[in-house]
Amino acid sequence: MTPFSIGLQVFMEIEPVVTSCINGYNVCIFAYGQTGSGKTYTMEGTADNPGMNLQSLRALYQEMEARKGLWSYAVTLSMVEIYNEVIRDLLSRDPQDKLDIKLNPDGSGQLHVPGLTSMEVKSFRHIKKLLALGRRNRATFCTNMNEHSSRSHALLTITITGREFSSGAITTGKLNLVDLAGSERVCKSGAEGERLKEAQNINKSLLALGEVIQALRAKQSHIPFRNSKLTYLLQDSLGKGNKTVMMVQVSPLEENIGETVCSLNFAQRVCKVELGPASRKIDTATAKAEI
Ligand SMILES: Nc1ncnc2c1ncn2[C@@H]1O[C@H](COP(=O)(O)OP(=O)(O)OP(=O)(O)O)[C@@H](O)[C@H]1O
Repeated sequence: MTPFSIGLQVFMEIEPVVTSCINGYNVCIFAYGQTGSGKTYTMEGTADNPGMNLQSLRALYQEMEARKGLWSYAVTLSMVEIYNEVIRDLLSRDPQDKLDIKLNPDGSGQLHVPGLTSMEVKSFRHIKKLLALGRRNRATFCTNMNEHSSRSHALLTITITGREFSSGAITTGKLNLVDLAGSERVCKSGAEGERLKEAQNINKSLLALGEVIQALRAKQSHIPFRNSKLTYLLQDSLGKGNKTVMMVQVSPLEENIGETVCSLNFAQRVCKVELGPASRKIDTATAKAEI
């Protein structure tokens, strides 16, 4: 079996969830695991073995193409990284700019990130260029900040707005593809100074993610999304009514058995979360008004 077919096989498991965002669902796919276990490899892949990001985008474009005569679609894409609890725009001319999360002033109750670059994407080829720009910006920043790129969370967000020609109905779906920073045991890695601060921030945000999962699992009325930038940013895709898939990467090395058990325990807790029926974001009011 070629590596490509392994990647494709993994993708086929999640493809129906991914493509459902065309129908107006919010979807979140995230890679979780200890440092060096293969999260970036899974999400980004390589030129010969494309990861979940590219496979997802290819599947989305194929599906939209198949519906060409019935629906029209607008696709926008944004890319951010969260490093030491600071959000950075990877598609900006100046990726060093810090961004924040605010309530949308349109009164919808939705969150938004003022100043975040959101690129309208015309084709799959255009997407490949944008992903390359995002990777480049991440790499540049990584060099400036002493090679920390794998110590940040990377979020690729695709928003798809569809309009059905016959009814005028409008759907809005969002796909978040998340490459989490790796968890690490500070005592084992011996991190100090800046590395220690990074590790503490990563562990803090992964802990916040765990707390959100725990609250969702227990069906608590208050879900602590605001405890970290990561969970706050993913609020509209992680909670009730959305579709979430976690992919866990584990190390094959015996010396990492402790971390592997931790990751698998976390996965077991995530498996028990019931988000309830997914809710479709479809606006038929426009359609009725036009009839
Ligand atoms: N399935 C795989 N096949 C071949 N190589 C792999 C595989 N998974 C990971 N690797 C290689 O292992 C190394 C570490 O992988 P990767 O950078 O994806 O880990 P990570 O979990 O993202 O780490 P970090 O948390 O530090 O960002 C890379 O060189 C990657 O190419």
